[in-house]
Amino acid sequence: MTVVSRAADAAVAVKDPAVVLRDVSMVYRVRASKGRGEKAAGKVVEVRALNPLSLVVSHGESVGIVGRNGSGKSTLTKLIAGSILPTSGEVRASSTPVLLGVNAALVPELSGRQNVVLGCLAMGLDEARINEKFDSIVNLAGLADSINLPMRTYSSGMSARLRFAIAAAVDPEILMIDEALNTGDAQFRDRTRRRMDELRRNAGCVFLISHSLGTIRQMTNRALWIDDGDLLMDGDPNEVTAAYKRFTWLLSKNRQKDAAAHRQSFLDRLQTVEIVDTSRRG
Ligand SMILES: Nc1ncnc2c1ncn2[C@@H]1O[C@H](COP(=O)(O)OP(=O)(O)OP(=O)(O)O)[C@@H](O)[C@H]1O
Repeated sequence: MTVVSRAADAAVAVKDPAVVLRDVSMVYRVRASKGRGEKAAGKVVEVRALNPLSLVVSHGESVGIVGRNGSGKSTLTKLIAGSILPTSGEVRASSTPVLLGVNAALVPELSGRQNVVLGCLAMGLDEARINEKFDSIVNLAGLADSINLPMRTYSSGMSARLRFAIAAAVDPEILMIDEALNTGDAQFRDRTRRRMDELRRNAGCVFLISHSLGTIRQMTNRALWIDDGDLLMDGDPNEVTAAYKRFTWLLSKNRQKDAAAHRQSFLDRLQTVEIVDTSRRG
């Protein structure tokens, strides 16, 4: 697929993109729970999580996603991963993305070793490949000493490291990481960055959601700032994290008006992108 992304007058052709979102939006529909005297109880309430956005991500890119709680970051990654369907628009990916979240299912009662095998099987590796990859997974996770202990004895950082190491082992073309790296120590972050660079060099692409702006700056080469369902910025991680940091600082100082003006200035600056899939034309 060749995609042409048009911002204003400039047309940029992206050959063989990894992920394309065209006018994608998400509105959750939830039934409000019954509470005494509440008018909305039992009614279906709409939660607008993501306003329409278009985005093209190429192979070899590592994209950080920042934003306040509830801004729509997880919704965006779930849409890309295909675990939820958009209310409108279209999501296309060059292969099935591997979504690595803090809640990725591993079994607490089983040992780290057994969880490595289970996790790898779940991601489609056969026994021979698991044996081949086993040592590198344990080394990447830095868990050689505790790999035979039940996972319930692991700290949250140790579990997060194991989840990352398992997900990265399948050489996913598109890897999506939701917060999992924040609990890692400096050594782990170093190994993680090397592994993410390897994945990118092998023409994979990585999405990383993190509340740690340092992690975003260190680990990504493009960043998105999402706020209240709006994409506000898409660009250099240093610039994006600086703008976001200023926004949260203004909010923390109760300078709501300045924060709103700061937010609006980025919304105004963002160009509308039109995405055209030229391979679909006759
Ligand atoms: N399954 C769901 N049903 C209803 N509303 C949802 C659901 N998931 C998310 N939302 C709502 O959508 C909005 C965006 O949520 P989302 O989880 O994408 O934000 P986030 O930026 O990932 O937040 P956080 O940083 O807290 O993880 C929020 O208002 C949230 O309450």
